[in-house]
Amino acid sequence: MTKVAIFGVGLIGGSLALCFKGKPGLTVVGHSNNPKSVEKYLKREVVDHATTSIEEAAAEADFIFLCVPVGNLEEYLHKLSVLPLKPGCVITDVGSTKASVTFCASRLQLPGVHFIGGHPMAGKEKSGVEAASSRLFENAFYVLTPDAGTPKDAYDRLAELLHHTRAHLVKVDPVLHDEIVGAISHLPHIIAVALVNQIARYNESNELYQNLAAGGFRDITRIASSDPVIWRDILINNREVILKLLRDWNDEISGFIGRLEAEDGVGIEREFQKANQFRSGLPERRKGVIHSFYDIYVDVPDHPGIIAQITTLLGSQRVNLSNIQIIESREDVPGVLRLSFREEGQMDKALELLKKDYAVHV
Ligand SMILES: NC(=O)c1ccc[n+]([C@@H]2O[C@H](COP(=O)([O-])OP(=O)(O)OC[C@H]3O[C@@H](n4cnc5c(N)ncnc54)[C@H](O)[C@@H]3O)[C@@H](O)[C@H]2O)c1
Ligand SMILES: O=C(O)C(=O)C[C@]1(C(=O)O)C=C[C@@H](O)C=C1
Repeated sequence: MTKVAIFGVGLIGGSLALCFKGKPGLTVVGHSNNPKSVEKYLKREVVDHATTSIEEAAAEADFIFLCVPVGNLEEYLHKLSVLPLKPGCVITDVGSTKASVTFCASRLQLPGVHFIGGHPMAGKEKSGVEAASSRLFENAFYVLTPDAGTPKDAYDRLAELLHHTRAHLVKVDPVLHDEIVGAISHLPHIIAVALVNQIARYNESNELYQNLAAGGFRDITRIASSDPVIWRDILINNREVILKLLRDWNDEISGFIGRLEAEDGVGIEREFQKANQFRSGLPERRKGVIHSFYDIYVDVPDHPGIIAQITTLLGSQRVNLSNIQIIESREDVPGVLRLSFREEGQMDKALELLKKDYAVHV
């Protein structure tokens, strides 16, 4: 059995656990300092085993995924560096910054084991294992940061394991990663938060701000609801890069102030045209391009009324089903029902509802 240990089974760690759990030859162990979280991981069946002991989680692990906030990654690397790890073990992380953690790993003595930084470019504004999903990484890019000293075999083994995420792996230098991801992820999170807080201040004197806030405001501010601790750590860690980006952002905003002061309509039009052109050149939203439906499969006994029971249950909880198909139904043989959903959230809700009474597979 290949043992995968996951430290921090939250949104990202939990989603990875769901990608690996139940796959032939893999066993997944979750770690948390908190006994209540350990219970929760087991109850939600996200992992095969769970423990509060770092030693137990790491012992004989073939892969260790560090999925804790960026500010705790180095502490975990230090703790692991003094444990007797399995020779050849690959340690990786999922932190949103890569320069500091790869630098720390390169300075530590990790005899016989290999660190390869990682960062799946997929996420949500929600956190915790409750938000985890086996589909989170599908078609997303997954950055890995091997260096010249990384053995090919260690990289290949990690890449093979990560096939289960259905993400596209891409090798990036850690410092370059932080510059680029600072611009396309960290800066937008700051802008969203600043914008929401500005409007919240106006709203204190007139609730019409909140009431009239429509698509535009919602589109640009979804990520303002992201986890404060996760983002505190990311921003502090990547502060040098972000400070430069914020200065450039100030210049962008000053440009708009200048154009408005000068009533420069041509300039404003030009800015919108430039932005429109760049944005339409972005790759299609990757999630959902290949899978326009989210499917689940339910084993159903062959007796009358079963389909009605399932659709009534989903309907009563306002789960929006977009298609239903009986894949197999023979006398005395359990049938398989394929339920399709347009939205991942609807599929997750259906899974929760149905797994109490039926065997459900994704
Ligand atoms: N949220 C995203 O969209 C996203 C995307 C890609 C990568 N990441 C990175 O993934 C990592 C985890 O983020 P997440 O979104 O899954 O967050 P999360 O809050 O859902 O999960 C964090 C996990 O770490 C544990 N944890 C928190 N503080 C800890 C501490 N002091 N010591 C030990 N464990 C602790 C929590 O119990 C939880 O299991 C972060 O490094 C983040 O930068 C996040
Ligand atoms: O979709 C979201 O909610 C995200 O914030 C995901 C997102 C991003 O900014 O794109 C956030 C942090 C990550 O490290 C990677 C992805």
